[in-house]
Amino acid sequence: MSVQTKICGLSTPRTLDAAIAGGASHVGFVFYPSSPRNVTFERVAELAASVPAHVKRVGVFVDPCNLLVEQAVAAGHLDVLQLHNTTPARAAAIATKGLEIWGVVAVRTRADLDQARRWRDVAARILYDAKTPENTLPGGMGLRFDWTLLEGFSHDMPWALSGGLDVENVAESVRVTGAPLVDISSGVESAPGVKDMDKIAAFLKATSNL
Ligand SMILES: O=C(O)c1ccccc1NCC(=O)[C@H](O)[C@H](O)COP(=O)(O)O
Repeated sequence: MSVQTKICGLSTPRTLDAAIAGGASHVGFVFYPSSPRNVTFERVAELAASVPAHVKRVGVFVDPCNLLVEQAVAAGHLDVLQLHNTTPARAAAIATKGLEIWGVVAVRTRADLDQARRWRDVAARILYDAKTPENTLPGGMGLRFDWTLLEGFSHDMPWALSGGLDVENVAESVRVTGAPLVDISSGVESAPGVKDMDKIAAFLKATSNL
């Protein structure tokens, strides 16, 4: 089976269209005001309306309150909640019927991978992302972790790989880790928060061959 791809941090119709046309399986919208990729409810409603049913809409949150989740789900017709800096217990409390939860495990060392087990009863998928420095965004920083930590790792639930991926390194990342789904944000940008349609197309072409 080919590798699925999530293009994250989309905020304009043209770049969203590039992701869909290129074959993305998932598109991500960030609901976090400190992010250069943050989208308003009005903007996500406009974007979500042009996403076909076979492409899943992922809302990206950082330890969100119930109201933010409710409003984002309603505006963006979200299929998936991707939860950064959120405990599994909190995720269980905000889980909305019918929505997939992705638990984010921030990785720097082998010991960090043990966090995945805590998500077993709550999440449909684990997203392994690079651990970012304190007082920075918890994602979308273009940082990668040591992929060999996942080499031969026994996954007991669906998962995805994220952090510092780009058109040059994605094939190697999949070769090393065996990732079934890859997630990218800054690697398809020309500046923080500015998605580049050509880079999106090139990345999706690269993943379509894996
Ligand atoms: O992208 C953001 O600005 C962001 C802000 C706060 C929490 C998460 C965020 N992004 C999460 C993602 O899903 C990114 O795709 C992932 O971290 C990979 O980013 P990158 O290393 O830039 O490809």
